[in-house]
Amino acid sequence: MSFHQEFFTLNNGEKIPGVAILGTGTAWYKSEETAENFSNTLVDQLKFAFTLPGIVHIDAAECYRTHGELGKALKDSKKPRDEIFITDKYSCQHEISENPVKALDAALNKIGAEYVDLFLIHTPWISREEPGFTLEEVWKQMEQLYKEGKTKSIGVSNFRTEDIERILKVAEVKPQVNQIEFNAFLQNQTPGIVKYCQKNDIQLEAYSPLAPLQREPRNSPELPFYQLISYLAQKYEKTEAQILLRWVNARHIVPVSTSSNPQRIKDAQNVFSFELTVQEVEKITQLGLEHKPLRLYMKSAYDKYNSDSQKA
Ligand SMILES: NC(=O)C1=CN([C@@H]2O[C@H](COP(=O)(O)OP(=O)(O)OC[C@H]3O[C@@H](n4cnc5c(N)ncnc54)[C@H](OP(=O)(O)O)[C@@H]3O)[C@@H](O)[C@H]2O)C=CC1
Repeated sequence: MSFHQEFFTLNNGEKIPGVAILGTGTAWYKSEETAENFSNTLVDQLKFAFTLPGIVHIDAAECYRTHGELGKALKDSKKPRDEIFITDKYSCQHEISENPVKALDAALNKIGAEYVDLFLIHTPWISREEPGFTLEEVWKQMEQLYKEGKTKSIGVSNFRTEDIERILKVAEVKPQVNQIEFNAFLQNQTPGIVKYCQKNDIQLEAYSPLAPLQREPRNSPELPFYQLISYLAQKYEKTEAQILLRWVNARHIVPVSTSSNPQRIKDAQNVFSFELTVQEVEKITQLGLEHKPLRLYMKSAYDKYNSDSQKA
């Protein structure tokens, strides 16, 4: 069967692939970057991803300290740059670079690219005290990078509605994306964020889309949620992971997944060869909402929202 891929159109007209198949964080994350901990395994995974058909969407960030691996894989790959979609993030909370302009310059240098496709502010915890400027000021720097063409789109990550409201008040360029934690067991990272972004034409991306399969021990296969996922996997002859990624996409959200296993990376790029029905999408949503919240990231800041996180 010929390869089929789907995209979402961002509010600036740019297209984003409907799934990101290789995040270079989580398992690949390093707290410091040295010659010794350079990961040839990650280089090989990236090179494998670049052999796949279509536009391959890679998720990176300053604090993952894996730009070197991405740069090596890009250099060794024959895939044209315009068939690779690179997301990167200014990880302000780690204070690696002074500001986003310096962060992106350093990233482009390491990656060996002239631009990234999407550049995000990693977290909203920015103030005059730390790292020394306001959210509004940092957004102006993001806009500068956008106007200079160093990034084709700009956005945020882990932002609450009130954080985005602050940016919208001063924005010449509206954020194109908010990348948040989202899966069937955590359908609002912070109160009302999914509806808010969708109403305001800010594309959502979902990290930890496979959390229901991975992090919660599968000790309750009799739960209706898992029975449904297993039934749909058989019906469509897909893996349970592909069902969950397709569900996130059907909710008009870009899943950001990752794997150390080439077959799984390939499967993630192949989630558009089938379609869930409207009723199936709704059923996964409803059964997911019945589960207690499963939050894996930003817990110290966002656990207080757990009681609101499983509301559609
Ligand atoms: N903006 C932010 O603050 C954050 C962004 N991220 C980004 O999102 C990316 C993905 O996050 P993550 O939470 O890891 O995403 P996922 O929910 O996709 O989980 C990935 C895990 O699922 C496993 N997996 C992959 N495919 C399958 C499959 N077919 N069946 C069963 N298990 C599978 C992988 O294990 P295996 O390797 O064994 O296949 C891996 O450990 C990160 O790498 C990072 O780029 C993540 C966290 C925070």
